[in-house]
Amino acid sequence: MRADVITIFPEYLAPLDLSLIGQARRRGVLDLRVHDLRDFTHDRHRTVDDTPYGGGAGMVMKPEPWGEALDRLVAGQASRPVLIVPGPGGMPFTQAMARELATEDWLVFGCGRYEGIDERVYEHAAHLAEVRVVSLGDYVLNGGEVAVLAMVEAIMRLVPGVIGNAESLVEESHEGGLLEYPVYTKPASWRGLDVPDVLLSGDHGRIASWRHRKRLERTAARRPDLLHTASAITSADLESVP
Ligand SMILES: COc1cccc(COC(=O)c2cn[nH]c2)c1
Repeated sequence: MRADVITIFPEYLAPLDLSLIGQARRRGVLDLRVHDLRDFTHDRHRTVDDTPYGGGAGMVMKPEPWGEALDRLVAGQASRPVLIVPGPGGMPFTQAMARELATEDWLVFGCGRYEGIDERVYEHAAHLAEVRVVSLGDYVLNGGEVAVLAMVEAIMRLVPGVIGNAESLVEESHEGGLLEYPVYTKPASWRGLDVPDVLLSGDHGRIASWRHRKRLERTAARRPDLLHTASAITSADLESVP
């Protein structure tokens, strides 16, 4: 998997040198490159933004640096990447999207700042890449870098060979559309709180159905919106939760 990140704050992406992602980069499983958008400016102040046409507060990212960055990275290449631009107005980023993006050969992440990127950049980029504006949630960050860190982690941990223990990816939140069940480890009793007996029973059938039940209850309590689309439940399950 190759991934490029275009940003005016390359140092914001330094955490991608750490832990499993960092190891995967050093092992060559992940070819992740960070680019400073200001390297694609030519004025003394390395300007990347300007005032918005039509007035209004704040600044807009100029199209020229983005155009040059995308031309340098993508134009003339044999393959065509998916360009992902995190933004409050994007499509929701979900585990399903992470799984789908983990199968792509090449991702380019564009980190917006200020009030956004000149719209013509998205239009131009559509000739070079599949463009997706993606939202992490209904809130506003100062820029896309934090969102890219989250998306890179969510995607790259699903890329074969990046994370050691593949089966740990199977049972987790949002697999099958349900939230994860509660987990416990030693000691069996802690400050008067005991691990549920079923988990100490060794009866794997009972444990599996207890865990499924807990996922249902937790999803019904915290994310009822997921219940009707979850693939992991039956109509009997739906009847059984409040
Ligand atoms: C594309 O232009 C901009 C402008 C400003 C901030 C950002 C960063 O993204 C978010 O704020 C966000 C992402 N998901 N939820 C919120 C991008």
